[in-house]
Amino acid sequence: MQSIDFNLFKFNLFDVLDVLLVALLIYQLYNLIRGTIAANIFIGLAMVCLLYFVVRALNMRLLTGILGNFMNVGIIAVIVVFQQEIRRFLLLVGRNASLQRNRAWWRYFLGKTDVEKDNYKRIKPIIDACKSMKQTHTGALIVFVKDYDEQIYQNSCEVMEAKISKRLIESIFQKNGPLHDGAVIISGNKIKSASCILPLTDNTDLPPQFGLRHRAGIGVTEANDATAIIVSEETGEISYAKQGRVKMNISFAELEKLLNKDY
Ligand SMILES: Nc1ncnc2c1ncn2[C@@H]1O[C@H](COP(=O)(O)OP(=O)(O)OP(=O)(O)O)[C@@H](O)[C@H]1O
Repeated sequence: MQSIDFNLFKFNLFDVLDVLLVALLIYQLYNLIRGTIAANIFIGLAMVCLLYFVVRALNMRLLTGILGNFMNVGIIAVIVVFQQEIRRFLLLVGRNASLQRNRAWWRYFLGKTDVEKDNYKRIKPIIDACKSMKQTHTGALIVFVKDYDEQIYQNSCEVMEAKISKRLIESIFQKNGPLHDGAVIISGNKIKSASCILPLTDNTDLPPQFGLRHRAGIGVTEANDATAIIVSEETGEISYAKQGRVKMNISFAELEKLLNKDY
């Protein structure tokens, strides 16, 4: 009888750490692609891998050869197909490293409540503008970016560099105003630009009532470290997009919480 190799079951602290880190990585990747079109592509790729191992085990040489060639270029295919998700993942890692440090410092110097109070001052005019646009059914798309990349937004936007105020946001989105089409980009304490044309999401699982405004709001958060508020012209409903996913018909209390966390 064959003996069992008990060396297999020996593991040290670093093995445990290794497994935990891989689990964390997989969880983060899952969070990034959950509910997006990338999740379906991921399942497709996993099925092809599984099929490859099955046909190889069954010694089906022709299929093994074909799928084997596919597997050889697999890593390049994965990078090409998931370039947006990889970009978002790296942004997330980078942002968390710097943001956590910043928050910790600010809390240390100012105290938690002061930081939150200060943030509320920035958020209030935006929430007030949304309340008023909801009532009047004024369509709006407000995007928040952590790092404003001029090159991305310069070509398709009107540069503003203006102080955030309720009346300014409302007047930008006034239906007859020259800047009402497109999105407003906010970064830091400034309205950086208005009338921006953004990339549309190609997610096919969105509600049918979502038109171009919603698709642009979701699209910009797929490829960038950005979040977006969408006010529907048709219904007045407020939606909030982050990482390619959208929360529909949120309340103002919820909006305040989300902005406090993300902006
Ligand atoms: N690529 C884009 N980037 C930014 N804004 C866009 C883009 N495409 C369309 N928009 C904005 O969306 C408006 C059209 O919205 P549409 O009615 O298609 O959207 P919707 O998602 O159905 O929203 P609503 O509920 O407000 O009607 C345009 O007037 C323009 O302001």
